[in-house]
Amino acid sequence: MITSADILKALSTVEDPDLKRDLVTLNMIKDVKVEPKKVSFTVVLTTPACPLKEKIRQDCEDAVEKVTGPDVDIYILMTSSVTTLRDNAPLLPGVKNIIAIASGKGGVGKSTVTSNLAVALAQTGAKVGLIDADIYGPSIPVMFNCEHEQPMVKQVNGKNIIIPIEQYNVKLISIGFLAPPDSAVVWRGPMASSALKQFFSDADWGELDYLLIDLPPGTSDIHLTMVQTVPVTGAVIVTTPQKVALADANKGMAMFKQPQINVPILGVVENMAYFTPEELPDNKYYIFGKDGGKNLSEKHNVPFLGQIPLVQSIRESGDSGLPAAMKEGPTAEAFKDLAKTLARQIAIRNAQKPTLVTDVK
Ligand SMILES: Nc1ncnc2c1ncn2[C@@H]1O[C@H](COP(=O)(O)OP(=O)(O)OP(=O)(O)O)[C@@H](O)[C@H]1O
Repeated sequence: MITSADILKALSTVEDPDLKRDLVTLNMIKDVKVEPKKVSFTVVLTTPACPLKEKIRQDCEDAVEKVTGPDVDIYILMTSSVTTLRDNAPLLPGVKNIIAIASGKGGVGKSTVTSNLAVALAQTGAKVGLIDADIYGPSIPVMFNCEHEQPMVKQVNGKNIIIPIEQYNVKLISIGFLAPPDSAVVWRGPMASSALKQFFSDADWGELDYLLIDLPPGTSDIHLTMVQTVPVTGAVIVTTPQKVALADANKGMAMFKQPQINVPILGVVENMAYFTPEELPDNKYYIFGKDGGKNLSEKHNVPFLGQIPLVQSIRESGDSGLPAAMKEGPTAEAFKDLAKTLARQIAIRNAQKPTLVTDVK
């Protein structure tokens, strides 16, 4: 007679190819049921759009069939729960992963990449939040077509709590909401830092799989405030391929490695990697140089997350407030692939620490 223990033993031979450990050790197998002529169980993947889903399912079926033989039906339910390392976070207890999006230079497309990553992650079924902390040019409200909106405030135990605006299934708060769009507010370091702290402590984020933070370009007080206020899962570096941008991206990466910051780098995104005319997508013109971001990631031995081409429609989508990832075609696909690769790197990162938590309540 086959038991649940036999099934778990069989599944402990199946490895998650990314996380390099077996599914039972990773706590990914739930609800094992053994009935006459039927075995069922659930596999809880670590990202909603796991590219290895089909392979893992097949490996599970093969492993279990070796124990049961061919006459037993095997039912496998594939679900997902984004992992976290934060089992004891006093601020933002419902937020599983905080991801900083940074660049060395301004204008390399950091906000464009952040907004598209946010909607592409949300499209996979993940719960996503976005804080626009770019004091020099808070462009997220325009990119999400909500620049004239104001987040509501509610009172909880006598405290004012900001309710993030929700657009395209992303909850967002921007430092731009604190000043009228046409005003020339000069954010002093302490003012900006206290605004960011408020976005963490006095906002109703609820449960999120990923909270993205669009940082100002370069290095600033904001970066320090962020790491001193919340545990950051990792940073994504956005760069364009030319030498002057790479030199600054290099500095940005060095900053995250400093002992007082110490945030792991999840990878590099190469934006404006090549120019492509919309009507001739196979024509690629490397106007800013080729593979600069890729080479940078190799130099620092961090993952390369992907290339985004320079395409007119990406700029138009940003200006019109409907991120390119929400449309169809190769440009949207590039952002969707980027989001999947990032989610995968976050899962890999989380699996490297022993205290993996699969659910936060
Ligand atoms: N891949 C791309 N193709 C076409 N246009 C792009 C692309 N990436 C960004 N842009 C455009 O370049 C401009 C600058 O982008 P964005 O505001 O995202 O940069 P940034 O790095 O966030 O700037 P900063 O942080 O200095 O405010 C925007 O008009 C945006 O639409």
